[in-house]
Amino acid sequence: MEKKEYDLIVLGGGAVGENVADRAVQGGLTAVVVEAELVGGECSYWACMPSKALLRSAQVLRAARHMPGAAEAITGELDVDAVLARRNAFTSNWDDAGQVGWLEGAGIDLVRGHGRISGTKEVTVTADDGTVTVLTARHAVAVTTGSDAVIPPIEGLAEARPWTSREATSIKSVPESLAIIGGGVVATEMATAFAGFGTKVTLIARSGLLTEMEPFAGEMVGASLRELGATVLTDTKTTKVTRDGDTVTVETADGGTITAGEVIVATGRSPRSSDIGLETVGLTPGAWLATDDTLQVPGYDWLYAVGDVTGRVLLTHQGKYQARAAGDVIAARATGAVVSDGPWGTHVATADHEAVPQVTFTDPEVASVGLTAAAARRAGYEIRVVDYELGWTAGASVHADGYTGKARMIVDEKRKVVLGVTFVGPDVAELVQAATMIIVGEVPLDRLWHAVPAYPTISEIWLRLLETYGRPEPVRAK
Ligand SMILES: Cc1cc2nc3c(=O)[nH]c(=O)nc-3n(C[C@H](O)[C@H](O)[C@H](O)COP(=O)(O)OP(=O)(O)OC[C@H]3O[C@@H](n4cnc5c(N)ncnc54)[C@H](O)[C@@H]3O)c2cc1C
Ligand SMILES: NC(=O)c1ccc[n+]([C@@H]2O[C@H](COP(=O)([O-])OP(=O)(O)OC[C@H]3O[C@@H](n4cnc5c(N)ncnc54)[C@H](O)[C@@H]3O)[C@@H](O)[C@H]2O)c1
Repeated sequence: MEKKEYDLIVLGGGAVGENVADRAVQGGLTAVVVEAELVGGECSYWACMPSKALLRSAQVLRAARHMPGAAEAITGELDVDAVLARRNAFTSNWDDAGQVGWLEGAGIDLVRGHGRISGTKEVTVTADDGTVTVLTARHAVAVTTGSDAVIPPIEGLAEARPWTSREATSIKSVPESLAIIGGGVVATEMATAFAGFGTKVTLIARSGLLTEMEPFAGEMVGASLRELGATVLTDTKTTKVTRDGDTVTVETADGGTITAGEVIVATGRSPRSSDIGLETVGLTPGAWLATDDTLQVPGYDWLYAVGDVTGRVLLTHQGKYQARAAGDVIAARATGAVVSDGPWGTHVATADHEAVPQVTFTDPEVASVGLTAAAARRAGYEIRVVDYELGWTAGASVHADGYTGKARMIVDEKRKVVLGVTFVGPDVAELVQAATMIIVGEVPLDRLWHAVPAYPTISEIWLRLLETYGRPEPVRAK
């Protein structure tokens, strides 16, 4: 058994863990990352990157098919093997040598194996070959173990060997038919990707699609999935799943039966915290690890949790944002530097609460940030909802013939600032950062009139939203 001591132990080497360690090292600490699988985690190998690579080629082809001049030049069909080869390049063929090299370059040590907290400031790592390493932290342990796909207790589902997002994003060939249980981000993105490959897709959602977003997002994505040839069943409860050889049968509460080659279960995530030794320090295994806004676990001045495992926001960019705050505050507290933990300070993840951007890479894309109308009302804001058709901007009409899209802006009527924005339409992903800046910066609406969008870009939507809201009358000086 080997023993080692570091200022910081990071348990889990996904995107979030890497960033916690990096910031702490930049702040003058020593750090080690413990990783059981691949350095880089879910996002690099089984989530964000491979899923976007699977989606992109068919999206480009569809856009070209709708563009006179380009459409005439298309002479063939989607080359699925080429798409899979490009996906393989994005995942480095599931080899983490590049990310290991990055850790080395950043001055971060790596211990491979399954880590478990074994007491205050202590993590015991068991490698695949049984080698045990006991790590002691001088200052902090950060838990960044991520999340797993949930397999809900639907009769027969677990036995039917369903695909989760892991199998779906790492496919080696494309199934002829596919059932997808779920109506959230993974379900709609995977339905779009596989429909693009020509797979016969049936999506089974127990309520609507993308129900956490503005209602028109799920409606537009559902309509477009149907146009892509998918069957979209909403308000449909899955009651039983059976596998017979190469066929999976999904039964629904309304008496329906769907048969397919494979079934994807995309019904949310659970924290990877059931086997990380939480019980040794009085915490509950299997639960989300609650934190304060500096990502510290309340009651434990040495323990931090960051990224998916906290359940705060299950997105890579937001986890990395938390990681920057956590790594910096661990270093600041360890070295006695000034700690800035008030709202929007250096060492807090304030944006997690009401300023989270997200892009769902369906076709149309859904790009949103901040609060929806429903969430703003729930939070007690007095709001005004401003809607505008994206297709009515000159930029959109040049971008694609028949461009269809919607934008919604939620205004806080008391402060006259923007609380939330949702765009649904082709290629709206890049619009969301401007909205994020406006929300985080709390830019007053009357000042926004001076942020002139270039003509003819889709960003002219900002001017149209402001015009729809109305320009405030100048107040006469007394
Ligand atoms: C299909 C899909 C697509 C997605 N697409 C996007 C997207 O486009 N954009 C976006 O922002 N987010 C996306 N997400 C969400 C994103 O993948 C997660 O938010 C992100 O990966 C979380 O990062 P993390 O570092 O917290 O966890 P992870 O990436 O899961 O990393 C945790 C690491 O800890 C390791 N680990 C766990 N337990 C132990 C242990 N006991 N000992 C040692 N190591 C351990 C794991 O092996 C893993 O490497 C997607 C998710 C899915 C499922
Ligand atoms: N582009 C992106 O940013 C992106 C892409 C994929 C995933 N993600 C992240 O990954 C996380 C996981 O995505 P997800 O789609 O699995 O979760 P989700 O929370 O977005 O959606 C879960 C879906 O499953 C349904 N569901 C839950 N329990 C069910 C049950 N017992 N039976 C039937 N349906 C059930 C819900 O109604 C919902 O439609 C999300 O939080 C998301 O933020 C992000």
